[in-house]
Amino acid sequence: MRAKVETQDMRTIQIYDTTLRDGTQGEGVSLSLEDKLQIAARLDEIGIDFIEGGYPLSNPKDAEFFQRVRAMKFKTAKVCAFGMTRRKGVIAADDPGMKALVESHAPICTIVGKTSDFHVTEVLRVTLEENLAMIHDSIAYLVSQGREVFYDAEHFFDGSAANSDYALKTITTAAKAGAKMVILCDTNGGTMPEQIAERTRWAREALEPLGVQVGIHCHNDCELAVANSLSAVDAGAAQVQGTINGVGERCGNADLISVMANLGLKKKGYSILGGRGLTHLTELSRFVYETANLNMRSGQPFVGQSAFAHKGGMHVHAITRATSSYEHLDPELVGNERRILVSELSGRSNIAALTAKHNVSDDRELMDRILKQVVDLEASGWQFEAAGASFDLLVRRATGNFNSHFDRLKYHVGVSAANQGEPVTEASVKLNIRGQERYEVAEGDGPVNALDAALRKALAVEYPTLRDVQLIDYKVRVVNGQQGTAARIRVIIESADQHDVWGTVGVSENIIEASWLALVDAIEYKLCKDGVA
Ligand SMILES: CC(=O)SCCNC(=O)CCNC(=O)[C@H](O)C(C)(C)COP(=O)(O)OP(=O)(O)OC[C@H]1O[C@@H](n2cnc3c(N)ncnc32)[C@H](O)[C@@H]1OP(=O)(O)O
Ligand SMILES: CC(=O)C(=O)O
Repeated sequence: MRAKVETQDMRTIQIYDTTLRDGTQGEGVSLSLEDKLQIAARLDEIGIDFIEGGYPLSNPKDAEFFQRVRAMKFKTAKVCAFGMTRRKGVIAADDPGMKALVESHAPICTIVGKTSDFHVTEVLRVTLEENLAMIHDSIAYLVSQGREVFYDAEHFFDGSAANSDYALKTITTAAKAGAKMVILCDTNGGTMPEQIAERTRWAREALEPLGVQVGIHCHNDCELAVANSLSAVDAGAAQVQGTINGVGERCGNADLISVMANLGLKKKGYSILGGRGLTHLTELSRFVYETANLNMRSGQPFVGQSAFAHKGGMHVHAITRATSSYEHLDPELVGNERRILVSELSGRSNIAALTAKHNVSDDRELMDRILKQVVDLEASGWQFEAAGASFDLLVRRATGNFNSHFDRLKYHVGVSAANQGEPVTEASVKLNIRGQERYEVAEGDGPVNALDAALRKALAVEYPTLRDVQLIDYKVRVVNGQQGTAARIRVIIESADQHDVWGTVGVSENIIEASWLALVDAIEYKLCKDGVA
């Protein structure tokens, strides 16, 4: 699929990011001040229109964000500070939340107010009239202080289903008080796409005569936040609020990555991000995961590692003829890449695609032999999907292009613990390296760490580039556990140097031996890729 061509009759949709506010309301999501500033800079780089930096009344870190962000020069993004309507019974100018918003110096203040009569009387415990006054006074005060105001109509869809007259009064009050945009919030995330469309149209028609547009803010409790956001856009919403990777309160917010990819590449008639930025979506998604110290979702649409990964033999066969056969768009359009996986579900095409760099893909007999080896090994617990480096070595061995750089003579691993003390792990290895015997001992945090340290100590004199290698991940899984004590252990190790990350696998009934096999492959692969003879 080619990138969409911009035309004059396209409707521009504003993208409003609340990763730094609603995103941090997600369980396990916490960002330092520096993290927030760095994410804000990245959001601006891709062309996001609005960045909600936080809730200045809530905590000193958020208040400081607004002071620090003033020194940053953004290309497109405008910074928004979040707060709620004034408290009951106080005048807006005296309300601590209003003061915090004004002191944030943010050019835009986004304030949340109650739309649902149930929330007004049962949660806030004020009269319906007082809530309308709270909405009016707060917006009018912020406008009088020179701020642009976005009004988040909390529980808009539930509130307008229960009492549409009152819901309408709240949003028209906001519009008349000077709000630039009224954002319809599916706060509990329980609304269906057709209701979102119908209510958005209804609100848009009510606010249009007042010169105010509507936006949409959806939560993902029914796994519909992205679909609901798109549905609202079709019904006339001019702004979509959401977070990068969909982080946020409970099940999260609308994932802006998918919202932007769909609006920018799939749906017709919409323009976002000034027509740029989409090729950086994968990079942005991974940067946010990394900064927030969260695990990536491999199957995340558009930007996940598996979003364009092909495993089934029939799929790979078709992909080699026409990529569109099993891809809805070109991964490069969102900055992602196509991957071919190898496994027991592979056919000759997977092997041919993965061995292309070895220049052996025309050899059908060799392809079949490699495929059989993969299928047999996977039947006994090996797995090559996450161990591309072990597969590469398997191909080198099958094609006669592999000479080991060392041979094991023996290893030993011991763990000792004194009465009250921490256990101490020590490993020793004896290797034959190009005809010379070498024996080394090392301590480590655990058996695998000690074994890795001893192995690399023994090899580093002959192969100094191994000092650059780091073991970055270690996964253990029991396979064919039904065989009781004969259960096998599969170890997957991820290693890295300054340039690459690679995965290796080892399988044995013994966890140390399985780890050894994966460690040896990690080192052999590094030496092969560096061209060490
Ligand atoms: C839908 C959303 O995501 S809205 C954003 C939600 N985000 C957060 O809550 C994170 C940041 N929040 C905070 O740091 C704190 O909750 C604060 C600083 C805002 C308030 O803290 P506290 O004063 O200790 O109040 P607490 O959090 O216990 O309760 C909320 C108070 O705000 C009131 N309130 C809630 N919504 C509104 C509103 N829209 N307008 C005015 N008052 C409101 C409640 O009635 C309650 O006051 P009460 O105890 O006098 O009845
Ligand atoms: C404003 C907001 O975060 C919500 O209603 O979900």
